[in-house]
Amino acid sequence: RRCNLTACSSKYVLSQMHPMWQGPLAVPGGDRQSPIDIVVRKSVFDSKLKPLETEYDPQTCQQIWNNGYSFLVEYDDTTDKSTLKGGPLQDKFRLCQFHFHWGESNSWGSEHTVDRRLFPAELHLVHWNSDKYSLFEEAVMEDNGLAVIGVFLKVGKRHEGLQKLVDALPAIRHKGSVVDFTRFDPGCLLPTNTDDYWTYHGSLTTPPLTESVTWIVMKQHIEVSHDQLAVFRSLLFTSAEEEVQKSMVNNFRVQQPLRGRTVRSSFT
Ligand SMILES: CCc1c(F)c(F)c(S(N)(=O)=O)c(F)c1F
Ligand SMILES: [Zn+2]
Repeated sequence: RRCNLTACSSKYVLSQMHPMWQGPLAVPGGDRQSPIDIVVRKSVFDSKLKPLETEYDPQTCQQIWNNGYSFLVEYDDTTDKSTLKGGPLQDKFRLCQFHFHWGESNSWGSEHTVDRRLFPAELHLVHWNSDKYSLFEEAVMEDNGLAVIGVFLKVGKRHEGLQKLVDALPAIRHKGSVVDFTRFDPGCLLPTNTDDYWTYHGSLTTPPLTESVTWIVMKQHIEVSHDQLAVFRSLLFTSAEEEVQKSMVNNFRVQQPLRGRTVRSSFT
């Protein structure tokens, strides 16, 4: 089903939501939507941008589950044990989950692009502002509520740290499946260089698409093997009860208009 385009006022922008997501057609405000294409030569170097400071405690890792459009690894965010600060951020942010977006082939799958270059997949580490809010649900509604680190994945050598996660996927093939998943350090999924990144103000890329995200997109990608990525594609959008099983692929949103925003870079 294609999203039927309706006339929209300047206040609303139609988001070309992927047909599978029954999310809202138009998003209130809609002038800072994500993902975007990062045009490198139009990004502006900002010397005030600091290095990222991540402190992740593997003991806060709790479970891995299939929510019907990606798989999420969830962390205990009731204390400041796994945190992100520095970079473009003024406050301290708590890690609540990470997940991925990927394609049906290695030719596409990422949400952000760099000079229109697509990657086969993209990792998102989702954090919320625990200096200003007490729950993720509160923070997700506020301008400076969330900070998401985006890391591009390329197909190459096998990622040893990712394998523990890949091995858990067959147990959560269907929508709604949850299994315990502990002692996983998400820091092992970050590239070696976390000083070089682009940052801009955007939104969730899935419903409710709220415009509450400070995006931090890493310049350096990580490598995973073809076989590891193939296991992502063995997941299903559908629950065990549904007759027709649909493989979980192409769970990305299309790039959104920049609407005059500036993308800053922490490097020249
Ligand atoms: C509502 C939970 C949630 C997501 F499902 C999600 F996909 C993203 S995303 N792709 O923008 O990183 C979030 F930031 C997020 F907070
Ligand atoms: Zn995401």
